[in-house]
Amino acid sequence: MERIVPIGNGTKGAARRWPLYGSAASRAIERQAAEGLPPHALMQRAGQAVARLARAWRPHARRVLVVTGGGNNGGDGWLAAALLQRHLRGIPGASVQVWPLGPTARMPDDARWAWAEARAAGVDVIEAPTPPATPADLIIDAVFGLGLSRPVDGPARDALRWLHGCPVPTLCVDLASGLDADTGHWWIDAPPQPGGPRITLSLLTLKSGLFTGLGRACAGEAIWFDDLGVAPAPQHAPDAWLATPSRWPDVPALRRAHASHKGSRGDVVVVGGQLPSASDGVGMAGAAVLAARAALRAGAGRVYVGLLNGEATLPPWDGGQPALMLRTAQAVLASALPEQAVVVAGCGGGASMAEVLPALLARAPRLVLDADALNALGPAAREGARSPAAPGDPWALRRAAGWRTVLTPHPLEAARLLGTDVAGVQADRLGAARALAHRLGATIVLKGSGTVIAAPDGAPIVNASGDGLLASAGTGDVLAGLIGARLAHGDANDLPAAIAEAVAAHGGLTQRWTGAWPPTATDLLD
Ligand SMILES: NC(=O)C1=CN([C@@H]2O[C@H](COP(=O)(O)OP(=O)(O)OC[C@H]3O[C@@H](n4cnc5c(N)ncnc54)[C@H](OP(=O)(O)O)[C@@H]3O)[C@@H](O)[C@H]2O)[C@@H](O)CC1
Ligand SMILES: Nc1ncnc2c1ncn2[C@@H]1O[C@H](COP(=O)(O)OP(=O)(O)O)[C@@H](O)[C@H]1O
Repeated sequence: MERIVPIGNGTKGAARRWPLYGSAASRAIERQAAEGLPPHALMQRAGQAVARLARAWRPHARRVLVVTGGGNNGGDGWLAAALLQRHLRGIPGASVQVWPLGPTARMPDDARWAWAEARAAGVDVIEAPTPPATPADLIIDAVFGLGLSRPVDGPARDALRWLHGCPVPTLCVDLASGLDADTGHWWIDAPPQPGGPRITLSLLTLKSGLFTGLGRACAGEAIWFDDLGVAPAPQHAPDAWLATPSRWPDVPALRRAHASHKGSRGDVVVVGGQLPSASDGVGMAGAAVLAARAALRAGAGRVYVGLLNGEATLPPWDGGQPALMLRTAQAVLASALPEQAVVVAGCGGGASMAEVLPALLARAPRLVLDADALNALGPAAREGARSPAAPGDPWALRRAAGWRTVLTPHPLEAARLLGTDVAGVQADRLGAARALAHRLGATIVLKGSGTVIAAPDGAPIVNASGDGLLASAGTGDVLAGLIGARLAHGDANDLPAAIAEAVAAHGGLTQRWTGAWPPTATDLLD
């Protein structure tokens, strides 16, 4: 058994590249494993793992409540109840209660066997918890796991709402009940608001839905994994990969590179940051400066900022980071920077972005498109889906030239590009990122909890670092700058993997934050 998140020094196998599977692949792996094992062996291992983690997490818990569903997730719960009952037997005040939510009459074979084990062990089966409000020292949530793929309503929904809001420490078996294993979609109408501490133990496989969408919000403070002694065969291709903790930017390697100079670290130019002198009077130069500062902080050799509509009011320098080279976007376009540097376009670009975007698409072999560059794409990106491509289609030209295009949309920007809404994107983030990657022949970084990095080929990568502290204005600009710096460093043959390093490093910025106040985007770069 290993802790997967939070990622920390003590995490065993932290540098492993974990495969993630959806429900179909998990079931195929389960079927194949079960064929080579004695009856009920997998469920026995699953129940043992649950009971072991329960005891390790809450060693002093005396009153345990196990809430079970009518499938094999419930079966895991029944067996854990049996094992905990045996462990606690004879201890004054100890009790193990099971609250079955699903009908026990129609349980699958494995679960029926586990139910019989629990009854033989003498667990107390209850109809519903009775007040007072804290019915136990520990709850085990074994209602739904892989088997949930439709909305929950009626009494089951009411019970799950109670379960999620309960202040008692809760161990979720496989998945928090209500969460979709494939997508991280939440199948209960009210949003998840866990009332007390909780952790999740994923069994047999790590499910993609644990790490993106509402997965992390529901899973609790830690996600553990027990493979039940099963190694998936090679024919079971992962649906996604969990990003490994980032070692980038590799400061010791930069230190060792005695023969290097600023040119060998690569150049980044940020084009964006509309100044208030624009015709609509909207100024967002700070966003471009943030991206540029992030690129410089991450070790890019030289960083330029091309500000939009800056003829009248271009500031002479950035007082916080004077090493940045400020100029107008027009001056950038008049130079060879679009061809030679990594171009990060769009941060704070406003409506003016549309004026420079065609030139950047046509000229920049390494292009990161963020924020207003994405908004300016809209219909042009949909054109990119056309087959055969229209003459002069910049997307077709970029693909033919083998140029690198990275798009970093948040869910609303992705929804605009896909012609859907935020709920549609969030309901299947892996699918949305893959769809955009295929359409444009580009690498997509779909931001949010569990950022998804998807290329036209291969399984997407899901980032596990970062947390709610990143949900503040400007952190996306910081990410765009970090991706720019990562691409400028070279050695990015595996583009999605290189981008995943930058995304993981970005999330890591909050993990090292110890301040009593939440950080601003600028604080993250200190
Ligand atoms: N077999 C083994 O050895 C191993 C099994 N493992 C464990 O098995 C889990 C998968 O078990 P599973 O396939 O039985 O699915 P599960 O999550 O229990 O859900 C099915 C139940 O939920 C019900 N239900 C569904 N939706 C509903 C809704 N909206 N509203 C109401 N009810 C709804 C559904 O009812 P029905 O649709 O039939 O009416 C059925 O009763 C997996 O996550 C892992 O924990 C692992 O430990 C490995 C070893
Ligand atoms: N809960 C979270 N966990 C991990 N990353 C998060 C979380 N919330 C926000 N982020 C990250 O913060 C950044 C926000 O970017 P974005 O929405 O573009 O903001 P802005 O445009 O203001 O810079 C993204 O990189 C996103 O992935």
